[in-house]
Amino acid sequence: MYNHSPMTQRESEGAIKANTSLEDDINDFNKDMHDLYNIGFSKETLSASQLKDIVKAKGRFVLQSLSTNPYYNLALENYMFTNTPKTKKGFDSCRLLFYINNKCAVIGKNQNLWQEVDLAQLKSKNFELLRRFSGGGTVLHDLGNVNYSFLTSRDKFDTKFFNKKVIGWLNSSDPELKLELNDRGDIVQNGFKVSGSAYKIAGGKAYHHATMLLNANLEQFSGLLEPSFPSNMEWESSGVQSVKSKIKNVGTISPGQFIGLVSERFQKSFKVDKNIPIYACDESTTINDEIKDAMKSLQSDNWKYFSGPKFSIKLKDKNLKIQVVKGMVYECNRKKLIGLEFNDFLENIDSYT
Ligand SMILES: Nc1ncnc2c1ncn2[C@@H]1O[C@H](COP(=O)(O)OP(=O)(O)OP(=O)(O)O)[C@@H](O)[C@H]1O
Repeated sequence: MYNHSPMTQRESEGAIKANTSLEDDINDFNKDMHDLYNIGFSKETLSASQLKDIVKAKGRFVLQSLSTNPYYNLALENYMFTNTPKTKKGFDSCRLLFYINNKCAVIGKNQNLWQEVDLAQLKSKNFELLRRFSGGGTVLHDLGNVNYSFLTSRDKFDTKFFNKKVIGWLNSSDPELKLELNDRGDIVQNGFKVSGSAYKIAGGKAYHHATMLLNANLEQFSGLLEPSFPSNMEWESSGVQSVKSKIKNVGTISPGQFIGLVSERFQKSFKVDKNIPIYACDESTTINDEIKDAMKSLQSDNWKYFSGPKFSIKLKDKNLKIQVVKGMVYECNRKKLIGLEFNDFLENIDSYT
C-alpha cells in the first residue's frame, strides 16, 4: 500500500511499518503536512453527494484521491472534467487533482497499443493496461509516481502554464532539484525526463495532466514499452506514436512531500478572496453511477483493444498485407484472415506461410 507520509524523521528511523493501515498513513500524513506546511488533507473522505456539490459548484479546490485503483482515478478525473461548470472568467473554477496508481501502463486515446506496449510482459509483471480519455503518449505508473491534473477553462489553457508553476514551486523549495521544462512541455532533470504531460480540451474546459516520477521502481519498467515483432514486419499507423525518452526519478522528494508542497503553493498562488479548500476522496465513499460507468468503459476490451487508430502491417517476404480497423483484420490479401482479432493474428504470426 502507498505510504502517504512525506519523508520524516520517523520514516528515516524506519519506524513506519510496511503494512501500516490507511488510517495510520493518513494521520501521519496530516501531521507531517501540518508540521511542514501548516495544511492537511482531511482524513474524512467526501461522500458522493459532497463530491457532486463541490464539482458542480463554481470555485477552486484541491482534491486528493486516496485510492490507488487506476480505473477509479481516471474515471474520477473524467467526472470532474465533465461536471465542472463552464466559466467565462478564466481561472474561476480551476481545480487540482492528485492521484497515485497501482502498477499500470497508460496509453493515449489515439494510440496503437500493439506498437506501444509489450502485453505479455505487462501481464507477467502484473501491470494493468489502460487507455485514457486524453491524447499523448504511453507512460508507466506505480506507487512512486504521482499524477497531477490541473483543470481550467479553455480560454486560460496553455500547455506549459501549469508545469512552469510546478517547476518554480519545486525549485524554490530546493534549488538542488534543478528541474527544467523542455520544448515538448515535459519536466526534465539533468536531461532525463521526470514528468510527461497530456491534455484534453472539450466543452469550453481543458485539463493538463502529468506524471511525476519521484521514487518509482524503474527497473520494473524496463522493457514494458518495447514490444518485439518479427523482423520482416512493417507498420503503417495513423495513430500517435510515443516519443521515447530516458527517464529518472526526482529521488529526493517523496509522494507525500510533493503533494503537500504543490497543494500549498497552489492554494497561495490561486487564492483570490477565500482559502482554497483541500479535500480527500476514495473509491469506497466517493463514487457515483457516472464514475462507475466510466470505470466500466475503461475496463472494457472494447475501449482498450477495439478502439484506437486504424493501421496496416506487411510481412514483406510472405506477401501478406493486412489492414486493421478497431483491433480486427478488416482487409487482407488472404481472405480467410478477414475478421480475425489482431491479437490472435499476432499470437499465430509464425503460422502464416
Ligand atoms: N511515468 C512516466 N513519467 C514520465 N515519462 C515516462 C513515464 N513512463 C514512461 N515515460 C517515458 O515517456 C515516454 C512517452 O512520452 P510521450 O511524450 O510520448 O508521452 P507523454 O505525452 O509524455 O505521456 P503522457 O501523455 O501520459 O503524459 C515513454 O516512452 C517513456 O520514455
